Order: sequence, then C-alpha cells, then structure tokens
Amino acid sequence: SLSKRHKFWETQPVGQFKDLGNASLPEGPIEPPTPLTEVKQEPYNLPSPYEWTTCDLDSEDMCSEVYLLLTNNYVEDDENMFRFNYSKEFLRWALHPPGYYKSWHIGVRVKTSKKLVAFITGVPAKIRARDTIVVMAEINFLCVHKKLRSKRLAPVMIKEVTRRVHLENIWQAAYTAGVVLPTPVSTCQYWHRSLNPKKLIDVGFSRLGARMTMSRTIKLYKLPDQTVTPGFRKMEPHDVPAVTRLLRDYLKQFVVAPDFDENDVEHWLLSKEGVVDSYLVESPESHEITDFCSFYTLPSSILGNQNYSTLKAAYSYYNVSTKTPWIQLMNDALIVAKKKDFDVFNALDVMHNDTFLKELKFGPGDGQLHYYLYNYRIKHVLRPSELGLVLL
Ligand SMILES: CCCCCCCCCCCCCC(=O)CSCCNC(=O)CCNC(=O)[C@H](O)C(C)(C)COP(=O)(O)OP(=O)(O)OC[C@H]1O[C@@H](n2cnc3c(N)ncnc32)[C@H](O)[C@@H]1OP(=O)(O)O
Ligand SMILES: CN(C)Cc1n[nH]c2ccc(-c3ccc(F)cc3OCCn3ccnc3)cc12
Repeated sequence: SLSKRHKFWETQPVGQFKDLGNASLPEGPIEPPTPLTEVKQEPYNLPSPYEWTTCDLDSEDMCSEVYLLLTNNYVEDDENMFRFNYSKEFLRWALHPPGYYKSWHIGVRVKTSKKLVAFITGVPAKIRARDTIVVMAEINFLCVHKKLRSKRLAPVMIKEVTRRVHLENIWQAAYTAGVVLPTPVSTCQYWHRSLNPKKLIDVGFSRLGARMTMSRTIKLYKLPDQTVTPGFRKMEPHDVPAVTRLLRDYLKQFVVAPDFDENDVEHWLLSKEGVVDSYLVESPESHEITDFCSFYTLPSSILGNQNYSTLKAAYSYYNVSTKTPWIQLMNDALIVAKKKDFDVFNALDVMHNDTFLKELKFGPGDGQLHYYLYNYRIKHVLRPSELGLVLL
C-alpha cells in the first residue's frame, strides 16, 4: 500500500501514507467544514446507464432488493469460501438507529431494468476521539455488483454519500474494511471460537488439528449446558439506564469509542431476536448490575458446499467486566451462543478482548480489519486495545 497509487483516496481528507511519522500535523479535523451554501446541491454524475435511488428499508420490497444485492455481492473471505449474509431484520436494525437519515441509504439502479446494482450507507453516531465528541457518519455496506467491478463506481458512491452527509452539517466519518486504504487508525486481528467443530471442519472453515481426531476435537470445544455466573440473565428494557452507566464508564478508557446515551443503548444493545443478544450480571445480594456481554448475529453463506448453505456466526459486540472475571463472563457468552445453535463465535482483539481470546480457545483468523476515520487525524496509530468501537 505504501507503493500503491490511490488515485481517489489521495484526493480525500484522510491521513496520507506520505504523512505517516510527520508528528507536526495536529490531531483533529483535516479540513474545516464548508459553508452549507457551498455544498454541492445536486447528486454526482453517474455513468449514463445508471441512476441514484434512495433505499427505504421500511419498504419490504426495497429491503429485499438490498438484501439480495448484499447476499450475492458483499464481502467474502480471502479464499472466497464464505460471504456475509446480513438478514433483512439486521439491516433494518443497523440502518435505523436514533436520528438516522433515509437519504444516507443510497442505491444505484440500471435506468432501463431498474435493477439495484450498488449500495452504500451512512448512519449518524456520536464518537469520542480522545477528549473530543464528534458527530460522525458511520459508513457501511458499500457494495458494487460483481459484474460492475473495477469501473471506478466506488469513488462516485463515496463522494455522493459524503455530499449527503455534508448537507446535514456533518464533516467526519468512521468506517472499517478488510483492505488497506490511506490510512488505518488501527489494524485489528479477528479470532474465531469453534462451537460446532464438526460442521466447521466439514465446510472447510477449520482444519482438524495435527494429531487430533474428530472426537477429540469435539471434546476440546465442549461447553457446559448452563451458564455458571450467579445473576447472569438477559438484558431487559428496565436495565437500559444501569447498562448505559456501566457501558459509558467502561468506554471512557479508550481513545476512540462511541458516546452512547440511553436511546443509543436501547437501540444498539437491547436484545432483538436473531439480530443482537445482550446479557448482564445482576448481583444477587445488591441487585447492582456489575457486568455485561453482547453479540450480534451475522451468518455467512457457504459458497459451494453440498451439505451446508449457511454458517451461523455470533460476533462479540460490547462487553464490560467489573466483578465477574473476563474469562468467566465470556465463557458464559459462549455457553449461551452454543445453546442458540451458533457454529462459531467471532471476536476482534479490540478493547479487553485479548484477555480472554487464547484461554477460551479462540483461534486466530486469516485476515485483519482496519479502522478508518475520514477528515479526522489521530496522532499515532492506535493499538487495538485502545479502540472501543465495533462497527457491524
Ligand atoms: C464527512 C462524511 C464522509 C463519508 C465517506 C467516508 C469514506 C467512506 C469510504 C467507504 C467505506 C466503506 C466501508 C464498508 O462498506 C465496509 S468494507 C466492505 C466493502 N465492500 C465489499 O468489500 C463488498 C465486495 N466488494 C465490492 O462491492 C467492491 O469491490 C467495492 C464496492 C468494495 C469496490 O468497488 P470496485 O469495483 O472493486 O472498485 P472501483 O469502483 O473501481 O474503485 C476503486 C477504488 O475504490 C477503493 N476501494 C476499494 N474497496 C474499498 C473499500 N472497502 N472502502 C473504501 N474504498 C475502497 C479502492 O482503493 C480504489 O480507490 P484508489 O484508487 O484511491 O485506491
Ligand atoms: C465490519 N464490517 C464493516 C463488515 C466487514 N467488511 N469487511 C470485513 C472484513 C472482515 C470482517 C470480520 C470482522 C470480524 C471477524 F471476526 C471476522 C471478519 O471477517 C472474517 C472473514 N470473512 C469475511 C467475510 N466472511 C468472512 C468484517 C468485515
């Protein structure tokens, strides 16, 4: 990437590779806001066969079109064996947080057939970078149909979502990607904990360890039927104030983290069947809420396997430990995930996750997830343990 030309990204207000190590550049916005009257009022031009469309995910038909585009054309692993299969319920959850803008759910259609062939989204979020809280756009679900790749459509999509975000007087963004772009604020590893090792080996997600039999492998990953922590239970609506306090206090220690209020916690962390699961520990004596764990449901399509079509994956979301040891808390999360029939539990090495990954038998994934900020410079590249942000 240091040698690669980034013809589009070199034009953008992002950290540039040539600036790495230039300690004189100040932390904070790279460019000042533009007066709203000077923001381009009309959409960017698309190549002639295509037109912009705004995707209303409350419309069943539109949501299905977005779901199908992503199911067939979104992110695959490096070996093209799996492709993310975000559900419609998940997309509505991810894209309808408090204060969302429908205009930031942007599609591209073929003018003649009206076929949806590209998509990009933003949602507003309060993000703290060190001591500064910035309203940012979290950008996600950038997708161009496989048949329209390498035509420089992505830069147009990015410029259009940038324009629409600017129209709402927001000048920063946060996003993550498996590819290296100018310039990561942090680079994380992802880890996988087998819950259904037989299926994972059958589909080629995992390989049988050397000198390991299948029955020995199944035994290695076996988990108890019940959680072990007294007071461990599902989060409920009346827990929102206490969980908000617990989470806000925990996230203070990270350099970049969401600034969640009760509305945000209610949306992002209250359990939603098949989308997000959240649990907490309520002390049996004091009834104080001392710990929290959560994971979201993101299956992957299994490409080209006779016996299985879907890999059921849980992804670690936000977790807090103040009384229950991390190992015990997260092992209870694994136990409930196994009971809910997940095949694998995934986690990034962000926040305090590296305190439990190895001991709970997570294995390293085969790639990295890079974190980016748009129009905001962070002085030094951050260690994953300095990150308190998980993007879907
Ligand atoms: C103030 C508000 C600001 C808001 C905006 C903030 C910024 C938000 C940025 C977006 C954040 C999204 C986050 C997100 O959604 C999570 S990352 C997941 C992205 N989606 C996928 O990987 C799905 C499968 N791949 C595709 O659909 C296409 O390959 C895509 C559409 C990825 C690229 O389509 P393509 O047909 O393969 O390529 P061209 O059109 O010919 O364009 C090539 C140019 O695109 C650059 N590129 C490639 N992948 C990228 C990626 N993941 N982010 C940013 N840029 C990416 C690439 O470096 C090159 O630029 P360069 O020449 O300068 O190097
Ligand atoms: C975050 N969000 C923006 C989606 C996204 N985009 N690009 C990605 C690259 C890696 C991960 C990721 C994050 C955490 C994790 F435990 C495993 C992961 O990918 C495994 C490889 N893989 C890719 C597709 N199917 C399997 C997510 C993403």
